[in-house]
Order: sequence, then C-alpha cells, then structure tokens
Amino acid sequence: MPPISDPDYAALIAEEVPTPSDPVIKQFLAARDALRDEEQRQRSDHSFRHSLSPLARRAHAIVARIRDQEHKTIWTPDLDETLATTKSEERPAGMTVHPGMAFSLAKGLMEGTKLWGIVRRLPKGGLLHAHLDAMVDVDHLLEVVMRTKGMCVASLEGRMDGEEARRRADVQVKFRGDGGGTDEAAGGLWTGGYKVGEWVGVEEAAEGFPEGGREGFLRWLKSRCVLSRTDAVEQHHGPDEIWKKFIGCFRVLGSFLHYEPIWRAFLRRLMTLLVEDGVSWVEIRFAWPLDYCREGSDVPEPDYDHMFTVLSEELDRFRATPEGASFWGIRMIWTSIRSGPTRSIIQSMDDCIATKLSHPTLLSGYDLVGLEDGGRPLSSLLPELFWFRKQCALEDVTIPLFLHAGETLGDGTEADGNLYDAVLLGTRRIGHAFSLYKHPRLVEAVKDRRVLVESCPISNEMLRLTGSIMQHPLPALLARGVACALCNDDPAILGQDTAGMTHDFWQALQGWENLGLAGLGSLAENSVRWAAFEDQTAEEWTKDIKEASMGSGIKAKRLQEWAVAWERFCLWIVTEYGEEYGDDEDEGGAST
Ligand SMILES: O=c1[nH]cnc2c1ncn2[C@@H]1O[C@H](CO)[C@@H](O)[C@H]1O
Repeated sequence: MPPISDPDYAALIAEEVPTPSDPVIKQFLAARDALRDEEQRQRSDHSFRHSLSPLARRAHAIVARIRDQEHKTIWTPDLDETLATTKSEERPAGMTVHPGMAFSLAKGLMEGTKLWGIVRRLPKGGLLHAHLDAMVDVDHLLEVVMRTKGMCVASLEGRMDGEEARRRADVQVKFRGDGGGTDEAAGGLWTGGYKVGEWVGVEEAAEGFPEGGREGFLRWLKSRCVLSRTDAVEQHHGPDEIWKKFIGCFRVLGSFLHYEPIWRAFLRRLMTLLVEDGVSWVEIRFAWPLDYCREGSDVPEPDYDHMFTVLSEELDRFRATPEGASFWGIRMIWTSIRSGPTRSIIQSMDDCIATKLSHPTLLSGYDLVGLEDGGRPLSSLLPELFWFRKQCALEDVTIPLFLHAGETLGDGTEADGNLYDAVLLGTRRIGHAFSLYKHPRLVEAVKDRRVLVESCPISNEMLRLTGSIMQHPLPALLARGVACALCNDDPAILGQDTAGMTHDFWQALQGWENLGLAGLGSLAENSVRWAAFEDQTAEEWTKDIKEASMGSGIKAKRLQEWAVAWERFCLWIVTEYGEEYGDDEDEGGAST
C-alpha cells in the first residue's frame, strides 16, 4: 500500500475518523466508566469511601496532594543534589531513592516527611497481629536490663571470644539469685578461658567487653536481638536464611523479658508507645515456654497465672493514668510453635485452656506460629486441633482460632495449603494470607465468611516474601473485596523499632496507588470491626461484624468512638494543611 497522501489524510480525518465527542466514542467511554465503577464497587473499602463526610473528603484530597508532592520531590531516583548530599548518611553510595526502596533504607527519610506527621496522628484502631517479645524497642529494654538488679549474661553453647563467636553463641540474659558467678568467670567471659554456662553480672560483663566496653556491649547485645540493615538488604539470602537469624532474636529477647520486673517495664513501654501512635487496642500473640520468673526468683513459675496477673495489674494501672484513659486494652492470643511434636502442642493447648479459665478476659484466641514453610501444616495438626475444640467445649470456654496461613511464596505447597484448612477450621481472621491472591475460590470463601486478613507488609518484605512494598499483593486483595487490616508483626526485630504501626501505614499509603487517606482509614476501621473485644460465639461474632457501628454491643461502641476520632483527625488535616494544599474535595478520588 502506498502511503496516504496529505490531502487524502486531511479528508479522512475530517470526514471518517470520529472525533472524541462522537457518540460512538462517548458511548464507549460511558461503557468503560460503567465497567470501572462496577469493578470498584467490589472493593472492600467501597462503602467506607462513599460514606465519607465532606470534611474527610477534603482531608483525603489534601493528603493526595502531599503524597504526590513527596512522591515527586523526595522519592525519586533523580533526587536533587542537596538532598542527595545532606542525607547521604541515610543510604549507601549509588543507591536510588523511591517509595518502594528497601524499608530499612527508607526508614530515616520517611520519618522526616509531612506524610509521616499525618499518618502518625491517624487513629489506627487495633493492632491485631503482633508477636509479644518483638514489640518494644530493644534499646529501651536493654537499659531496663542494665538497671535491674541481679541480671546476668551467659552463653549456654559456644564461647564468646571474638566477634564471630559472639555472633553465634547461645546468649542468654537472665536474673540469677546469686548475682552471677565468680570474679574469675567475669574476667574470662570474653576469652577462650570462659566456661560455657557460667553466669556473669551484666555490669561486669559490659565493663569488660573487648570492643568498646558498656556501649559496645549494648551494641552487640542489640545486634543479637534485631535484624540489622545488612541482614535486611542482603536480598540474595532467601526466607529460610533470614528466619534462622529471626528465630535466634526471639531466643535472646525472651531470655530477659520473661522476668517480672522487665515484663512490667515492657508492658508500660508497650502501652505508652501504642497510645502515642494512635493505637487504642492490641491483640498479642505469645509463645512463652514455662520460663517466666517472679521478681527475685530464678525458679520458673509452674503456670502462666502470674504472668497474666501482672498483665492485668499493669493494664489497670495504665488505664488509670491520663495518657492511658483512651486506651481500650490488651488481649492475648495463645500460640503454640507449629514445628513442635504432638506432645508439646497438646501440652500447650492444655495450658491455654487452664489460663483461659483463670484469666478469661485476657485471652482472646488460639494460633500456631513459626515458619510455615518449615513447620507442620495445619492438615497434619487436625487431630490436635479437633481435640482442642472438644476440650474447650468440655470446659465451656470460647477460644476461637486466629490462624496464620499462607505466609509463603509457595503455590500448591503445604504452607500455601494452610489457607484451605484455616478457612474450613473457621478461623475468624487469617494471619498474613500472603499467598491468598492466587486462590480465586478461597478469596470468595474468605469474603462470604467475613474473614479478615491481618496483613504485615514490612514483615513480608523483611522476611523475603516481597522485594518491596510496591510488589505486595494486598492492593489486589483489597480490590477484590477482601477485608484487611494493617499490622506490624515483629516491629522490634524487623526494624520499625517501636510498637506503633505508623511505618506500615506510611509504606502502604506512599507505596500503593489505590489507597489514599480514605483507603487507610478503611483499613484502620476494619481493625476495630474485627477486634475480639469479648468472648463471642461464631454467630455473635459474625452478627457484630455485619452490624458494625449500628450494633448494640461493645464493638459498635468502639466503632463509634473510632469514627469520632477519625473526624477529629480529618479536621486537623484540613486546619493544618488546607491553606497550603488546597481545600476542595475534587481531586484525589476519595470515591475510587
Ligand atoms: O510472621 C510470623 N509468622 C509466623 N511465626 C512468627 C512470625 N513472627 C514471629 N513468629 C514466631 O512467633 C513466635 C513468637 O510469638 C516465635 O517463635 C516466632 O518465630
């Protein structure tokens, strides 16, 4: 075909190619909008977006503009020179800066943004998925350890004479009634002469630390409790490798946390950090072995009674203070380690029921934890789980399941298959459900049964399930109508370094295109709607979730309180930023 001549082309454009306002094109675009609208009606945050108050719409539009501005000026690979040089300590040479960069590298920058200041004040409702020992900043805890009388350090396996040895030794930090061993032991702690298993007071141990005395000692001990930036960004290590270090952190942290004075200090810090971050409620998974000791004792308690009594005392004490008045409370989710043998799981289930009987208000449910890819799948734990259900019925206690499932890259593997079991076992929420998006039938089941996904995006990145927040599957689940809440999982170990959820909320807001302030608000509201404030039968639980703020129980009351806090927050945004970032509600697509 010869090329079309200029005159022919002009005629063709004038007479034959329809203009954008041609009815045919308009009709097409209308059909396209209808299709898009139909799809958007499936979103799990659809009704939240559509019932926003005018004030919240304005706040949403303002936040969209701030996000956009920071996206262009801060999170860009061709960052301007000033920022590149002044903030160079924040990142290794040659690294680009973008909203999906590795969390541990972005952390410092993110905390200085306007968006951070906004997200920090967002009323976040409840934190529904976090592991007890990994929730309070380690620096604070180590200061408490150093000033608690009788705390000692030992290695139970491997000497500690040299950097590499200290990285590997089975370090424990505990209260010892005798205050630790001899002066000789103290002198030899960091040398080849150390006798494995000998305890030395932490002050003496710190003083004699070969690399920098006390400061070096604290730095080293912390490095044994958290994943470092190097651990975090060496992406050539896979999930199994990072999990080894991760589990080791729990072992060191647990050694000193399970002691009354430190447990009390931990709880106070935890509640303070949560309230400062706008978190009103928390359900905490814990997997303590029977190693908890009362103040002044190095003999473990025979049961969990004292641990829970202290929890109840500290909670009451905190709620009686002005700062704690707005805090709704804490409940625990009992967990067993999934890789354990049947006997230890049955024992743990039995302990769970006994503890539920003595502290019914403080225990909300049951779960199994640990690396899913390496542990027993739920299908192999059915005998134990059915026994547990029967025992609960016999003892007349309500202990619903809040199961981890699908925290894996697998597809069709046992860990991935946990999703089927979790749903059929009647789990009320699913921990992670990272692989759920690959299961269209299960997605429908999760929606029908009103199961909430507890998503922990930073954890998923740190534990190698996603390279960056940008590739996380949660936006896809939200678009398909699955109810979700954001959680922080193990913030003290994984790098958030605080109990609050601002880092996870911030990452979601800046990293995902389909949220905005309204989407974030909906996730926070969900966390209240799916919180287990009280014991309920399956029917009561579902009814409450359906009725939401229109119900008559404690959940409806909390949802109403949350809604008031949300409006107040939106008002603050409009007052603070309205002038600079425009004060109309049109831009930003709150009603996506
Ligand atoms: O994201 C997670 N998935 C599964 N197990 C976990 C996760 N984070 C921590 N733990 C496990 O829970 C126990 C403490 O409660 C620890 O054993 C830890 O390995």
